[in-house]
Parts: sequence; C-alpha cells; structure tokens
Amino acid sequence: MGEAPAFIEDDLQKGFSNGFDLKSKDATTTVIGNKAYLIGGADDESIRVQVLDHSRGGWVNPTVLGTKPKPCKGHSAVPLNEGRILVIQKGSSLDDGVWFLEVDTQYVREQRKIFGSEVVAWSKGVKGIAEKPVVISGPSGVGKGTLISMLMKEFPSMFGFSVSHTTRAPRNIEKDGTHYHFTERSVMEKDIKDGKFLEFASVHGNLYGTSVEAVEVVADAGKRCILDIDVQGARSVRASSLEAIFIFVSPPSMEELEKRLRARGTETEEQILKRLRNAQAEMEQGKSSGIFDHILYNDNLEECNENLKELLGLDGNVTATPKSSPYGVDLPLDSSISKIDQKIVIKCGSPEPKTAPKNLIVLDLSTLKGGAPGRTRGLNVHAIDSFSDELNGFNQLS
Ligand SMILES: Nc1nc2c(ncn2[C@@H]2O[C@H](COP(=O)(O)OP(=O)(O)O)[C@@H](O)[C@H]2O)c(=O)[nH]1
Ligand SMILES: Nc1ncnc2c1ncn2[C@@H]1O[C@H](COP(=O)(O)OP(=O)(O)O)[C@@H](O)[C@H]1O
Repeated sequence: MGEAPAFIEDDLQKGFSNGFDLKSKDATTTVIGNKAYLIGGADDESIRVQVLDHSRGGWVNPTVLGTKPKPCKGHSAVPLNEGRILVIQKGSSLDDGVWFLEVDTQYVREQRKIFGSEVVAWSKGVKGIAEKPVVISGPSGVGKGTLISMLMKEFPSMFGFSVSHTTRAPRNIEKDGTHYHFTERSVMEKDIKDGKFLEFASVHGNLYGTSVEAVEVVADAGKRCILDIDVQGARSVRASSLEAIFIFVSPPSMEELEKRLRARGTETEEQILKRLRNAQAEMEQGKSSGIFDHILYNDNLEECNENLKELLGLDGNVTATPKSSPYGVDLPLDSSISKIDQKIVIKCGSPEPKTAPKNLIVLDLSTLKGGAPGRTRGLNVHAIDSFSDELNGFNQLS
C-alpha cells in the first residue's frame, strides 16, 4: 500500500504502452506491496482483474475465484490492508455494489498453492451476520432427513436447507434443486477443482458435496443453514473457516437402523448392505472423532425432535431473526471515497444540507466476517450528512 515502488510505476507505464489488453477507461490500479492490481473491463461477464507482478516479469492473468461482480458503470477501489481491496461499484444499489477482491488472504494463499499460479478471489459484501449453520451427520437411515423436515416445517422462516450436489440417482419423491442438485460426475469434479465447493466426499460409492453457494443463499435469505452431510464432510467443514454447530445422530441399535433402512424401501439390497457396512465406521468416527459438539439418540422420534430443538435453543418462546432489510440506497455515479481506520466514507454530490441532507454513506468495516469463496458479512452501512459529528477524523474530506 502507499506509494507505488518506482519499478511498478515503470511497469505500469510499459503495460499501458504495450497495449496490454486494457479496454476500459474505467479501470483502476491498486498497488499493494510489490504488485499492482488492475480492475476493470469485462471478462466472461464479470469485471476483469489483471496483476502486475514484477517478480514474474510483468502482467499476468490470475485465476479468479469466488462469486464475481457483474461489469458496472465504473467503480472505486480502495486497498484495505495487505490482503484485500474494497471495490465499490458506481451506480448500483448498496445491496449489490460492495465487493472485496482478496489478493492475499489465507484462502487465496491456499488456492495459490493448489493452482500453482497467481490467484485472486472475489467476495460480495453483505449486511448482517448469519447465525451459525447446523451440521447434522449420522448413518444412513438413522432419521436425519426426517428430523430436518420436522424442524423446517415447524420453523419455516428460521431454517433453510443446504441443497447438496450429488452424483447418485434421484429417488422417486426427490426433486432436483430441492433435495439435491443431481449432477454428472465430470461437471461436479470440475466445479470442485474451480473451488466452488466448501466440502465434498465419496459416500456409498457416489460423490456428494456442499457448494459455497448452497450455504450462502440460505444466509442471504436471513435463515439459519442446515447441512445434512456425512462424517467426512463434517470433518472438512470443521477444518474450514465456517463456524458451525455439529450434531451426530445415533440410532438406538444397529438392528433398529437396519429395520428403518429396509422399511424406507428406497435402496436395493446391495445398496442397503453397503450402507450398513459403512454405518459401523460412521458410528465409531461420530462418537470418538471430536468433530461433534452433540450426540442425539434417535429412538423415539418425538423425543429426539424435542432434544434437537433444545440443543438449538428453540424450546422456549422463540421468534425468527428478522431478515435484514435492504439498504434502499443507490451508490452514486459521481463520488469520492475516503478511508480512516475501519471506516469508508462515500461522498455523494454536493454537501447542501437542505437539498442533500444525507449526502455521505459510511461503511463500517470493523465487524467483517467470512470472505472468499463465500460472502463477506457484517458490513455496517448508514447514511449521514456532512455536518455530522461522526465525521471528526475524516480530514481527507474537503
Ligand atoms: N460430505 C457430504 N455428504 C453428504 C452431502 N449430502 C448428503 N451427504 C451424506 O451422504 C449420505 C447419503 O445420503 P443419501 O444418498 O441422501 O442417503 P440417506 O442418508 O440414506 O438418506 C448421508 O450420510 C448424507 O448425510 C454433502 O453435500 N456432503
Ligand atoms: N425415531 C424413529 N423411529 C422409527 N422410524 C424412524 C425414526 N426416525 C426416522 N424413522 C424412519 O426411518 C427411515 C429413515 O429415515 P430418514 O430420515 O430417511 O434417514 P436418513 O436421512 O438419516 O437416511 C424413514 O422411513 C423414517 O420415517
């Protein structure tokens, strides 16, 4: 950050004069350390990013991960720290226009090792913090799906289901996009390689996985996410940056588990035997791996449902967390931006108290959570006028 090193200035000049593929006049250049990040122009229907890396001998097209912003009518870019650039899209609504380009966060560093090349990752800025997701694991036939359905039926506005991807064939009653995203193995493998999955595992001979988007859309809807995933998946989530509550559902006995699995009547004999064999290992791992915060015994279904609600703090009078309301503010086309500590001030138009009483937008970044490959949550935004006491310290503003 700060002044660009002289060689970067040189290379930037060369980059432009060499006609490096920079078509947009709205592009910005942000220097962090020994690299410059050129943001602007369209690429695959998203904003293009190019990196000037002196140690690699010039401009490189990085692998761009995360959910990408659509091209816009210009943007402002502000380096926040060594790892992230704040990008504010002009002319969009505040709900859609605040983005973070991660250039050296832990996630980006990990992905750089995997790809063996330059990596940057986009993450959308979102208001409010999501409640901790609930991970539910347990052997096939123990009653996970039944318990989750009961919970979602009783608290429809509170919980949302993380719809996994799987390569297994749909059962009769299962709908694509509701129970699972049924998918081809080759497509899913490519998406895994492209970093679109939070976790994945091979279970009973099929590939299953939770996409980053599956969890984020539930949180976007202001709901608490429930994941029904196997023990390997739970272990991966435990090791990830997603903070969750981990619950293992245990059957009263292996005989009862077999009875339920057979009574459900959705698997062939061969599949049932495979699931029962895998159940042994899952039970051992579930009870001793240290992954799970709670073990729930599903003997009597009603009792188990009550115990699950108690674990989730739903046994008293509860009200759903209200969904955060949209900002209802548009980011101006013509604006200037200042940063002090963890606050950003966007100055819109002229500071006329009568005609533009709330002409400044303040983004408080001190409570940010999450990040690429998912959303960056906890953005705190409000509008003030330029005579507000809150501006003390924003001496860059004229
Ligand atoms: N790791 C992982 N496991 C999953 C995912 N979705 C489902 N599973 C697990 O895959 C296993 C098989 O699920 P399914 O085919 O629906 O059969 P069922 O458990 O017998 O209903 C279960 O243990 C699920 O919890 C996922 O996205 N990731
Ligand atoms: N406590 C219980 N007692 C008896 N049957 C149960 C109980 N819980 C679930 N079941 C039944 O067991 C079968 C397997 O349940 P399901 O929710 O599909 O399991 P999972 O999602 O863990 O594979 C279903 O037919 C369900 O109705």
